[in-house]
Amino acid sequence: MNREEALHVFRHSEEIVSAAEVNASIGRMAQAIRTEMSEDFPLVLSVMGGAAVFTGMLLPHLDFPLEFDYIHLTRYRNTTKGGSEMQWRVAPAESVKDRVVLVLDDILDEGETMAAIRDRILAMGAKRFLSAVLCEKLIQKDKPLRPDFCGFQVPDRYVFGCGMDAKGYWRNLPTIRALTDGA
Ligand SMILES: O=P(O)(O)OC[C@H]1O[C@H](OP(=O)(O)OP(=O)(O)O)[C@H](O)[C@@H]1O
Ligand code: HPA
Repeated sequence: MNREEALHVFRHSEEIVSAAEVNASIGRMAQAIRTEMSEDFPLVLSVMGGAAVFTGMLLPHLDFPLEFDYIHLTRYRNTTKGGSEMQWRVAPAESVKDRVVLVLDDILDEGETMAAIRDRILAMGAKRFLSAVLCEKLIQKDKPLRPDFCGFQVPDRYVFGCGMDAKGYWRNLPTIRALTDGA
């Protein structure tokens, strides 16, 4: 990884969602989450590292009692194709038992990552599982689950920014961009 490669990736991409649209969608999602679970004292789990930006933007809107923690698993590493092998780096803590659990992630693409998280959390005895993603990718394939809360949908292209990386770069962007040819 190096700076030149990061700039090459950026040059071969285009903005598809503005920072203002990202902010507005997170505000709307927070309202829906509040309506659904503000009485539940949920355990909110952020999926590192992609959900870091989304989590930081959403949590201050969730102005009701909750507990926060994180988990970490990865399937894409720094590539643009998901591998079948899911690697858990930080598994959910035992405290998920009997809790309403809300999992935050940046993107639901094929849904394999969120399905693996759901299965593990329910197997550990959670009372209820819900997911919130900043965006969902519209793809032709059937998905093992759909998100309970979603900021916006993105086309079937490799997207990055707002926590999502392209080849390991640009998680720090306030906008969402999509790779174009030649990246
Ligand atoms: O719906 P899916 O097709 O399973 O893909 C979605 C997952 O892929 C990305 O994670 P990645 O494995 O790239 O790890 P990262 O969060 O460290 O980027 C993203 O953050 C989601 O967790
Ligand atoms: O389009 C994507 N961009 C970034 N990370 C991802 N993880 C799955 N799909 C994507």
